[in-house]
Amino acid sequence: MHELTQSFIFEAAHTLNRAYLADPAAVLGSKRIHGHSYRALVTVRGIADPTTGMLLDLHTFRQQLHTVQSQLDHHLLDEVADLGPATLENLTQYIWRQLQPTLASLYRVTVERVLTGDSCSYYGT
Ligand SMILES: Nc1nc2c(c(=O)[nH]1)N=C([C@H](O)[C@H](O)COP(=O)(O)OP(=O)(O)OP(=O)(O)O)CN2
Ligand SMILES: [Zn+2]
Repeated sequence: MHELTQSFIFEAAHTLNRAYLADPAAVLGSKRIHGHSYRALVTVRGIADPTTGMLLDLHTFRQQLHTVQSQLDHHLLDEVADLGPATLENLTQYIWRQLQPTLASLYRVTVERVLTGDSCSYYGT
């Protein structure tokens, strides 16, 4: 069994309404429009074709990721349809929904906030 992963970067802004936290500044900060640098890692899983030696051609894989990247990069995520609050959790599920119809062997979507070290993974269920 192989896992093949490709990643892409996107820079985007959002707001987030958070339940009251111990730190009111964090609540206020998230309500204001602010940005993050994100990295998405998409993994497909399966058995490589013995003839081609490939699970999926990387060019094809990258083309499909580019489509999703263009829906998120330099966007105000609050305006992205079908996303909901732009949490890491929702971003992983959004990317999964965009890719699943054409990536039969989709296994995992991870979204990281590069600078803060936060990361979330989604496995489709
Ligand atoms: N489970 C989640 N919690 C939070 C998310 C998320 O995606 N999933 N996102 C946020 C906000 O996007 C926030 O901008 C990032 O949180 P954080 O790095 O904690 O920043 P704070 O505003 O809390 O201030 P720091 O001083 O940097 O901690 C919040 N929660
Ligand atoms: Zn944020």
